[in-house]
Amino acid sequence: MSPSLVSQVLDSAAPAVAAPPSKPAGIVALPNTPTKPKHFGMNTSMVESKFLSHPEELGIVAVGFSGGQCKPGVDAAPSALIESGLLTQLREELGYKLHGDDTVHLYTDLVPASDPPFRNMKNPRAVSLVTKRIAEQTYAHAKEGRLVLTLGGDHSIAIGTIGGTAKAIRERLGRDIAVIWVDAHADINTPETSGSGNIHGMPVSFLTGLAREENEEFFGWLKEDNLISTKKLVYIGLRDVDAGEKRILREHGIKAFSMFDIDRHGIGRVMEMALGHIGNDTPIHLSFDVDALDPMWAPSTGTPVRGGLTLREGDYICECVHETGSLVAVDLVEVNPSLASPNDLGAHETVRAGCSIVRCALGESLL
Ligand SMILES: NC(=[NH2+])NCCC[C@H](N)C(=O)O
Ligand SMILES: [Mn+2]
Ligand SMILES: [Mn+2]
Repeated sequence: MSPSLVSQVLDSAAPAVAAPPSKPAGIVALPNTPTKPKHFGMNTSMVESKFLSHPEELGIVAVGFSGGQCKPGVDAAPSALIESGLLTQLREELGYKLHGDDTVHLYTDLVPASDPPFRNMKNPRAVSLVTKRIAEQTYAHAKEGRLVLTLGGDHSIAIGTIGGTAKAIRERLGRDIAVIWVDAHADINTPETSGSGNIHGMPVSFLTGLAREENEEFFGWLKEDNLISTKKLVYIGLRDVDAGEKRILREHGIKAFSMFDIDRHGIGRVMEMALGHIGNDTPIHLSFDVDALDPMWAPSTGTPVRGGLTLREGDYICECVHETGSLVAVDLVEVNPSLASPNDLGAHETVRAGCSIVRCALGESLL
């Protein structure tokens, strides 16, 4: 990769939460970015944003972090997505002005030398520190009224992305966000119900307060302001849910559309029901795990599960969410370009699918 394309730097200057609004540290505005107004972009659907003060501005958080699970390579996803032209497309074809896109954060300065398991969680200190930093980054963008795009990274990073937007939207608009979690997995294990100890299977339990820990070092930095309600959480695409997770979903009456529901009703009806549950007056954070797609479309991911969404169904979910005008943040996670056998096209296809998902969420229209 050419360093001019993506400068991978240590994240030593992350934006402080209290940074002045005009120019938070570490946020890079591209010089002379041509700004086509988004609503008139040739390829962009014309949707008024309900909750963004700068809907044409996109805050990019590129997270090269893999500590929420055990397979290396998912940290290389942001660079792969950027190299394949994603950010250029967002700028030139969809007309966004990008902020903070010049840096893939590796957070290596935050990873402690020793990080033994705690309450069955693997790499607990690293994941806690990194997600805390990510929360500061998404918070800074969302506080400015920008749409936030986070390129992961494994799904543990959603503790930071959602924790940051939830807080910023509460402060800016006095509203709670809803979360649409598109995934083969529910990622709602508590440290105690998890069989793997991998934190990428637990982010939703921390974000909803179902898992709690006072200690600052182990997600104790998550405060009420960072949390979301189980009533405003909707899953789409589930097909590999652990027994303990099923119990949690049932006990809390969490809205979930599995592949069964998609087969029964079709994706069109499922999206009507999912968005109906959220209501049209609620800011939405979309967290998209690429393993929601069938491995036929996205094979290069750490925990693939057969029987998933077609690429069109995934794109359609994103198009519908964009169409609401309520979108405030998007995550794309779990792309792992290194999980492809040599000289097969898996990694390329997965990156391509990821780019498509992001473009659809950000308003690319077909006609
Ligand atoms: N973000 C993901 N891909 N999560 C997969 C989680 C798999 C399993 N439920 C676990 O807790 O370990
Ligand atoms: Mn998953
Ligand atoms: Mn996931």
